Amino acid sequence: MLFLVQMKVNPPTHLAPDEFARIKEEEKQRALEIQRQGKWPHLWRVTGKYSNVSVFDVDSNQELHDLLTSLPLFPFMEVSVTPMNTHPSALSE
Ligand SMILES: O=C(O)C[C@H]1C=CC(=O)O1
Repeated sequence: MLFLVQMKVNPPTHLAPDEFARIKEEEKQRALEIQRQGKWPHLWRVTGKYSNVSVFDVDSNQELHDLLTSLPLFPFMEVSVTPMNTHPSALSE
């Protein structure tokens, strides 16, 4: 199942900068792990914004929820999820 996921990061104001830097490094390692598992095939930075556009390839809504909530930055992100189907006019999936 493919999902378009958009994440907007709202950096916390109550954390010391080095603490937030540590969380961002943990986020990077977790993001790389999920990508290596083949569950996060696309991750793009939105130009000029602290947000991304991603595609997740998962087996269920629950798996997507579990992956997103496992991200260390999850408490500091607004996340939107759009389920996707194959388009009938698409040349390829
Ligand atoms: O920076 C972001 O877009 C938020 C998040 C998503 C992947 C990652 O490493 O951080």
